[in-house]
Amino acid sequence: MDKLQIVGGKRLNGDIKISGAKNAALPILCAGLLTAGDLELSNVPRLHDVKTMLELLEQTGLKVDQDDERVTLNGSGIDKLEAPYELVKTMRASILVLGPLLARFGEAKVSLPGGCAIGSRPVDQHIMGLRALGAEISIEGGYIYAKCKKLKGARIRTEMITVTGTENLLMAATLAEGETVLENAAREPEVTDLANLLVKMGAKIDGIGTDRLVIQGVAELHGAKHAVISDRIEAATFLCAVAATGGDITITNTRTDIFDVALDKLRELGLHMTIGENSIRAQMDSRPHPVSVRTTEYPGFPTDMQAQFMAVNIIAGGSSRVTETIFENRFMHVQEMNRLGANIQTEGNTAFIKGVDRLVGAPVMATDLRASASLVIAAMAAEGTTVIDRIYHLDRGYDRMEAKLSAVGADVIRIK
Ligand SMILES: CC(=O)N[C@H]1[C@@H](OP(=O)(O)OP(=O)(O)OC[C@H]2O[C@@H](n3ccc(=O)[nH]c3=O)[C@H](O)[C@@H]2O)O[C@H](CO)[C@@H](O)[C@@H]1O
Ligand SMILES: C=C(OP(=O)(O)O)C(=O)O
Repeated sequence: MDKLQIVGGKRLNGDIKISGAKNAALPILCAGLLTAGDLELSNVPRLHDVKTMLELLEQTGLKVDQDDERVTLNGSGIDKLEAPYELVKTMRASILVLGPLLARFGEAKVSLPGGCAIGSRPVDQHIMGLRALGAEISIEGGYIYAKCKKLKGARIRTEMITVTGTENLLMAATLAEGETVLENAAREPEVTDLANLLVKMGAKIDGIGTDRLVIQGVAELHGAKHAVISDRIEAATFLCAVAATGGDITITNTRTDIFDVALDKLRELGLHMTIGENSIRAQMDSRPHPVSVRTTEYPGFPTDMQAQFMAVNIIAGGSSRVTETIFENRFMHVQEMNRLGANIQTEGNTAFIKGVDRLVGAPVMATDLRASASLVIAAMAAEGTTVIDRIYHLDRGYDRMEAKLSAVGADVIRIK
């Protein structure tokens, strides 16, 4: 199992190119199931999750041509309407094949994803919505069996805001008969990116970017070209890294209009930022100020940035609190940070942090994707050497993070 070895105390200097967003690329790849035409995608990040998704799609009969960050999909030969447990268990986003397969072929068998390190993460709202569109769904032997003659438009209001739930139902509704209204829809930029692609494919969607999506079903969708939106979570991770280590970096190939409250919070930490059209220059010369955050759905503070901000707060000059409202168990990084000398106590869904003067490197374990990223940041701010075990979590969602960090002066190596 690969590990990362990090020697802390190095300032970061230079440019980092941000990759395409994992959370946009995964649903967008699934949209390839909706058409017999070619879907030509660019800015697709080189991630383990993308590899898993392409494997999953290929075993349905979808044709995949990949050339680095360009992927072309062709769904004219799909003949296996199934997502097996072996692939789904490694990546929850596999559930996103359910809506498209059902809408286009009237049938799908998809393994239930199960929980993961950050929470139980049920998919009851995906199932509720597809049933409202007329699907017959049963669950047996750990699999969701779904079938329908033709999906029919409906008004659907999910009980909570769900990102992949919105995406699954949106994709399904594009090929349903008549009008579907999705209320309480997720407004994350990655949902918007998927919706924009679907429109290029011939879908009729109103209210993109709002919490009420109105879809007029069409008989079929055609191929399209699309560049995946830049990864705001990856960008914020590097901005947190420089806030923790000090230095002067410029992140490129980024979008600056989709950062919700994160940029304000980074400024509060003391990060000086110069915003360009597709870039952000970030300079940090002082100890970070403590910043409290509370995670909520977009445009609020994202749960996927919570751990990375905590990594900066642990060395800040004062106390802060971090409240997690989306997932019930997303503090697995706390104990590992405390092993590095942080002073964090949790009470329910809030972590109380007292900034410390120094962290000292130690062996730690990555437990999930963003927890891993937060440990990389903490390790870069610590004195001495930290070895992070189980970094396969990191590879799921970050495109060669150690290479990008080494190029700007961090001392990070992968140990095989
Ligand atoms: C591939 C992808 O895009 N992943 C993102 C997506 O995950 P994902 O789409 O799985 O997260 P959701 O938005 O669905 O989850 C939000 C909350 O709703 C609950 N819930 C959701 C669906 C459902 O049917 N029933 C239910 O109870 C979940 O357990 C969670 O507590 O959004 C999360 C919240 O921004 C991000 O952290 C993930 O990075
Ligand atoms: C929780 C995340 O991803 P996933 O939904 O793929 O587990 C994440 O990107 O932080």
